[in-house]
Amino acid sequence: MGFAVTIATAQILDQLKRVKGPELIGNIVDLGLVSGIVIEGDQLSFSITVPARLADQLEPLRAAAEKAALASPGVAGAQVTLKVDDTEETASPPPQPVRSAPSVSQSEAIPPPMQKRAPPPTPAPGAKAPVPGIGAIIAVASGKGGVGKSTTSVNIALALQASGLRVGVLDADIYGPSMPRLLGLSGRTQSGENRVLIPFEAFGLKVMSMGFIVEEDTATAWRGPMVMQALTQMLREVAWGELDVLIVDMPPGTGDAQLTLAQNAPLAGAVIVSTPQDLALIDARKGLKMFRKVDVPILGIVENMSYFQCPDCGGRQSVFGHGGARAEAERIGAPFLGEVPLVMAIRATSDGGTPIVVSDPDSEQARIYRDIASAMWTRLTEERILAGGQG
Ligand SMILES: Nc1ncnc2c1ncn2[C@@H]1O[C@H](COP(=O)(O)OP(=O)(O)OP(=O)(O)O)[C@@H](O)[C@H]1O
Repeated sequence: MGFAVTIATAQILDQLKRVKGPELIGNIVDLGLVSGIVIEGDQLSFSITVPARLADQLEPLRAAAEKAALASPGVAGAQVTLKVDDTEETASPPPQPVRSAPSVSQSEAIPPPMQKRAPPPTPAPGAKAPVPGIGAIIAVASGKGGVGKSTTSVNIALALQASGLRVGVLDADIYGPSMPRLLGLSGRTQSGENRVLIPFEAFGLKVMSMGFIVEEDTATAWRGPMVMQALTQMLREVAWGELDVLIVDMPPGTGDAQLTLAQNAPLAGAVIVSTPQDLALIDARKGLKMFRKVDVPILGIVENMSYFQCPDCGGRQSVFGHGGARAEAERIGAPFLGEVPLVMAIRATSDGGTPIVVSDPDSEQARIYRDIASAMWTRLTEERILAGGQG
């Protein structure tokens, strides 16, 4: 028995080495944080010692350790507890007050930029370098146009912002920028010191869009290298200040421009928006493949226009079929982040420049966007904790 347990423990520790430490340095095993391993049959329990000041933010770490433990051969159940280390020096900052959106981490909880993942096929030199001051860059993409990618991007951004994070939005849709309309902004961007562009601000978000740089239609004749140059400038030569997260509203589709962008921006993850129709889902699958090819983690799939909600009776109708994106997410092992109904209020508020998360924060739809943002953020945190786990 003793021999068998020793082998099992070694395998478990091997799995747990994939889990990064609370401050994303080293792993929980080598840092000596795992203790009290008990194996009873196929059930496992152990503790992870964590600093008191971070204790209330480390549920994703606990969950990641549980997931890793369950991947060990023969383990059917795992109970992992966080043990608070009270011996930590008192100079540490006190715990931050809890703000809204329960499982969305607070700005102070944002881990430092993710360790570099395996390099994509041919990134431009220096292209993947982190953008100073920005904690995480997340792409919101769709396989085809018109599925509500921009509407989803802006409402997710506002939901993250409402949870206390510092958020920016980069409208990377060179040919059809939507952010000026969605956020009720107009005008041209100004250059500050060293020709750095000054972002616009709306509802507390920092915003940059091609719509602030050139006249509509000017960019339509642009080809690959010019588009990439403009996008690089909008990403790196903007006075973003300190941001916890930058949401990039990608151009629709999965062509060369999208691939180059996915390959040439230091993305921490991608969210795919799809409607439930088969055709949209086929295109969404192409989007998923594209990000996987360049090693950008998929944070999840959102089904937009999932069902029609009757404004009078509240009844639901599945106009385009329903649940296809969830099934697709399950099929490929990507998280499913949520379903957004087809609701007149979403269209009207977006087109009116006051997205629903800010214009009607108590609505059911605003709650849905907050839940999606929260699930996405939790997934990002887990992804960072497990990052580099294969190596
Ligand atoms: N859940 C929804 N309910 C009602 N209308 C919606 C919903 N989502 C998006 N829309 C509307 O659908 C239209 C297209 O949405 P949006 O511009 O966000 O799509 P997109 O995928 O970004 O499009 P493009 O490919 O042009 O960039 C807009 O008029 C928007 O207001």
